[in-house]
Amino acid sequence: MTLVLASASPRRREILTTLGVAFEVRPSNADETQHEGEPARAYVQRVAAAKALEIASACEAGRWVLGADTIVVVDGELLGKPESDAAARGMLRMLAGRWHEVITGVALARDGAIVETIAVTTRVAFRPLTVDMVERYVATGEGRDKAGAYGAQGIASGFVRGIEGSHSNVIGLPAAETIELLEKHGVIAPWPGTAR
Ligand SMILES: Cc1cn([C@H]2C[C@H](O)[C@@H](COP(=O)(O)OP(=O)(O)OP(=O)(O)O)O2)c(=O)[nH]c1=O
Repeated sequence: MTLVLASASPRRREILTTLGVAFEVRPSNADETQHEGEPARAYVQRVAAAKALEIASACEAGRWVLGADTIVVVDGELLGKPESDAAARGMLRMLAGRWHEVITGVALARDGAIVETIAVTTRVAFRPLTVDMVERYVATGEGRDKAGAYGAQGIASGFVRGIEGSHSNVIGLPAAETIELLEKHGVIAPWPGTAR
């Protein structure tokens, strides 16, 4: 039975497709509200699990479902998708000229229950940004549907001076860790030659 990706994110679809994993898409409408004082890694795992569970609960028996959630963290603040251009400007000003963290939670569910959740952290360094650069970038609209108000795979790649950790994690799904999770639970066959 084909894996179900509980996500409307075109990036997650692209990453799984590139990895050669067969899947079908059933986006979830799970609530992404942050709880007061909730640590970032707990938050992304809770939301990823809510997305996977919502879809798994409506699936036929035995279907594997993958959910994910990505957040940007700077100064202890969790930056999700900006609600306005003003919010996007504020986020980009916070990220300019320094390092921040991008954390993605990934959850695997089956038969209405969570099987495992993981969280992967990547560090990203931005070059300094002038007011004009922020203004022009926000006007492109690229960051509107993205955590932290930027897309490291797009125009904002020109802001990224360094990345420590998984690159794919920044754009929505940590490739190696997701493959390991799927292999571990027998959702996909191990890559030929993988030592076990
Ligand atoms: C930081 C960053 C985030 N993103 C994206 C990845 C995620 O799609 C999005 C964060 O929002 P999410 O709520 O994690 O995901 P989503 O709403 O896009 O999709 P769904 O809930 O249906 O799975 O930000 C990039 O594409 N590039 C980046 O550089």
